[in-house]
Amino acid sequence: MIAAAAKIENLDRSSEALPLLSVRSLTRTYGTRIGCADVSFDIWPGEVLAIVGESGSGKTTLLNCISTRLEPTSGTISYRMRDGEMRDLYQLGEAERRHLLRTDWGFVHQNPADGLRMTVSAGANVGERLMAVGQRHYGRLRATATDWLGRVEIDAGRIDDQPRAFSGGMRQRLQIARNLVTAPRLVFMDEPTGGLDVSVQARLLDLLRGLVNDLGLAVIIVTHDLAVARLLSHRMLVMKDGRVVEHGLTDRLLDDPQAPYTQLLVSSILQV
Ligand SMILES: Nc1ncnc2c1ncn2[C@@H]1O[C@H](COP(=O)(O)OP(=O)(O)OP(=O)(O)O)[C@@H](O)[C@H]1O
Repeated sequence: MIAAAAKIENLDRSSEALPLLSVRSLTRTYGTRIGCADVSFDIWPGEVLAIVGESGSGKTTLLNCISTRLEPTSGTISYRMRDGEMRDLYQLGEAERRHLLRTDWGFVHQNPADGLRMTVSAGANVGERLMAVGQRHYGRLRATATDWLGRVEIDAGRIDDQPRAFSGGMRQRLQIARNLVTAPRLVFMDEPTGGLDVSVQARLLDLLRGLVNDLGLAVIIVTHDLAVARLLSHRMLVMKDGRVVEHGLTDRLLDDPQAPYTQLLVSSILQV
């Protein structure tokens, strides 16, 4: 097990260090139903934040609001752009927002088919993101795609195969390569190991942990699996009925949960 305190050592949380993303009083309702309510947190460069909670607790709603896929009902989300300026995400123009989504951010979906183009080759799936940041040279695109396939443990001989010919685990690894090839600063992950066999999950988690550390990525990962949160994240937000019931360093929170709901969640995994 990796201790969160050790993982967070390299993070610059000094007073001069500024957050990459700040969420304040974020609320999203669906009619009279609460999706998420009054959520506030910051995330720093290179930090992994896990959002955990049972089904219906508001994890997906929160992730979709932060990644500008779903408009909040109220509250603000600010992001530090590459020029250092903190901008309100919902005040960005459409072109700026699309540029962020295609270059500075990644989004790893639970179902790889939602994040891949299933009928173009694996190499093109990776190369396409590079073309979005202006790379055009075919030889270089192919060389980078080959390198990235290797990094996610896909045989270079499969570069011309379409992802529909890949296993679930390979598809997920390809989706990760497609997202990371542009060196994003922030990656959203929605249950990235959900729906995979346990042994495939373990291998993918190991790979993800290595890439996140090597690249110094900031990650916001939604999971209902506390073992995934323990392995990958520095900090955790625990949600229930759309609200944050506990927020803190992962190891502290899992070893000494304070909120009754977190105590219940932790004790339920200890019993299996
Ligand atoms: N499109 C929608 N219309 C109405 N209510 C919605 C909609 N999407 C989500 N909700 C409600 O918002 C609340 C939070 O749902 P959300 O999907 O964010 O939870 P979750 O923690 O991601 O659940 P799961 O782990 O099952 O995906 C739930 O009560 C849900 O019924």
